[in-house]
Amino acid sequence: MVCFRNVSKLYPGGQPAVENLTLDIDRGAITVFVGPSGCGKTTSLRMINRMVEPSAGTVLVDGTDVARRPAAALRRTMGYVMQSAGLLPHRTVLDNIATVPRLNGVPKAQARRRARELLDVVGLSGDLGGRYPAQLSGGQQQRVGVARALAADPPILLMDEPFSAVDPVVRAELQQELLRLQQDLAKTIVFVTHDIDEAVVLGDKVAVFATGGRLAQFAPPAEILRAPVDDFVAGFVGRDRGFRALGFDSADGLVLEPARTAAAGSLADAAPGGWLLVTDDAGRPAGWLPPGARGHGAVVTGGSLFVLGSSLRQALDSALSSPSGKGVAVDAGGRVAGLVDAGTVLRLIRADRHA
Ligand SMILES: Nc1ncnc2c1ncn2[C@@H]1O[C@H](COP(=O)(O)OP(=O)(O)OP(=O)(O)O)[C@@H](O)[C@H]1O
Repeated sequence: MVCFRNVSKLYPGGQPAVENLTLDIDRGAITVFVGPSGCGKTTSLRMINRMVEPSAGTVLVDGTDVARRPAAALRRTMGYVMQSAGLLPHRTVLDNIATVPRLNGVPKAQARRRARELLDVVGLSGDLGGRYPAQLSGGQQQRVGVARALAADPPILLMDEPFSAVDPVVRAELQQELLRLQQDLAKTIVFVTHDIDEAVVLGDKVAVFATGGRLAQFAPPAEILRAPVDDFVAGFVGRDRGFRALGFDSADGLVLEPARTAAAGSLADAAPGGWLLVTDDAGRPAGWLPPGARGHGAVVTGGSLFVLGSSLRQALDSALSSPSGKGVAVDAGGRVAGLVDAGTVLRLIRADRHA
């Protein structure tokens, strides 16, 4: 879909911003460009829509050299989302979203109707449509930015650090929202970030750029975590990469232990013994009663939950973070499904490695 062929970029009087980049971006997938500041990620992204022209080499979209297509027409086939959302301050949210369809000749009423639908798609209430960008939070502005980029239904979305100006909680929400959207839309997305964790969460494939505009590694995120090609990538990926790589391992083979549970209302009568898992009326975990303790006041909470069907990372984390030493597995409805032992997880990892 998008191919870089021996592409270099040298800005006047500078070091190479991008050096001999050859890369194929898969259709319908999220490709993340990641790397330290100044390594040529934005320059590479902008060569796709001709905001920057290469000094050498070719960028192809669907087999056609982008240099042979008029820049304005090319850009209308690609949504573009940037860090500051880039909304027009004197236009309402709806009119911001409708901008490109209007440029493409879509009648006003129709463009606004579509803009209203898109607000819903990106998880915003329709009431916000009449507001101006300054009347929105940073996270809401970014969602409007995504809606605007989707408005003309372009096959390609270019996203340049779109979530880096918002706080970590909103950022994680926006990431999950993008993944959810992508399941329905299957756009070809090129996403720039300097955050390796964001790259690993979002990318079907991750391109790690090194200083000097050199592509150091291009691979699925699990491979980047497990097998960084050199010291630069290993250093950039950072600590805990072995643990983080477990996020890509299925926990389906994990055998759960049965949980000894007691409903929160019956704690006064609970039989003493080992740790007792306390549940609410719906069977959801509510905390642990330590051995020998009695009554509600003694319940300790904490510990992450392992949702069935998720990864070995979540399974191991639930065990390691649990007050009792046993992680709590829950079904999709949040009800207790069993307990997870760290040793069991490690044995499964070992067995998988030797399989
Ligand atoms: N318009 C320009 N004129 C001259 N040099 C530029 C221009 N734009 C970028 N550069 C230089 O090219 C190099 C790559 O910049 P680029 O913005 O592509 O990097 P980046 O990886 O996206 O960085 P960041 O994460 O900081 O945004 C940098 O050294 C930068 O200073």
